[in-house]
Amino acid sequence: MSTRIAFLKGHGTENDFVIVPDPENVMDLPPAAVATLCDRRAGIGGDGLLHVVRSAAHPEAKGMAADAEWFMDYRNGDGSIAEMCGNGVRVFARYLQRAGHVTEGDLAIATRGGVKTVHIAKDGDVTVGMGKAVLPDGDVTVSVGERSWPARNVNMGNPHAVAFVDDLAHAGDLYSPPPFSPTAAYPDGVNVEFVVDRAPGHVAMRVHERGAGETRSCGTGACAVAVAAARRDGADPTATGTPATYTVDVPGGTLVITERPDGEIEMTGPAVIVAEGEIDADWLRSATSA
Ligand SMILES: N[C@@H](CCC[C@H](N)C(=O)O)C(=O)O
Repeated sequence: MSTRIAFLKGHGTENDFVIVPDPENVMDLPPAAVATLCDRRAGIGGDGLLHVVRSAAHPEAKGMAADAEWFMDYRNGDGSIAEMCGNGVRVFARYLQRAGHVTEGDLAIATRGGVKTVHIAKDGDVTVGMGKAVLPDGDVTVSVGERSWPARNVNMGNPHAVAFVDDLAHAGDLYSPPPFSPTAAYPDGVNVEFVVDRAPGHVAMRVHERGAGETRSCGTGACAVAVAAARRDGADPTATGTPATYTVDVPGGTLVITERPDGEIEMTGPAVIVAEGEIDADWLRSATSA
């Protein structure tokens, strides 16, 4: 009888994740294993993987263990590592609640982007304090086919290029990463958001995620979009003392983003666990070594 590995599947506005609880960090999860698990035909399927580890048991998170018991070891669907995942951290919190590790209310979760404060509300929505956006200087251009757009460079712990477009269809099929220039702006690649206005304080976006392709939502992307939209609209909460709130429609639902006068950004939306089961360790080993 081969060993079984417990997993769950969850999503936040249809940004979906394979969740692998491994509190003591004993699992070997090389990039090929992550890519196999996230494969939608040969594996379980997901935009990314949430490796659930106690901070004290992970070399990258030991230093945060006093502030946050749990570390979100986030991986993109292609097996690459990313600094932060906004929807992922909300789904991670939902998993901790379901597993009985935490209850409703506030908790802290360690990520590669630092410790994030999460609030699990009675109504089911999960809010995460995403930290402050960094807006590096310099013009960026993204293109799809013959069209190109100026884009705002926004760093939410991970890199984003936000382009305001006339029509979300102009982003095309997004089967491959949209080219950007200058390439030096994003030495490690970038997540690209295409945005249209819906109403004052209300936008809609599509996203091509680094390491995953087009996804139906991206939390850090939605925050980057809200900040870029606010600056475009002449709103800077840190200068005016007035918070800026944007409703951001994504193909998989809606996220609400508020930038506070201290620059801190909060994101609220649903986070759902849809299934749980067991992975055959022999299958994973052979699929990964094939
Ligand atoms: N879907 C995520 C972002 C995941 C990481 C991203 N693909 C990257 O490589 O930076 C989110 O909800 O923020």
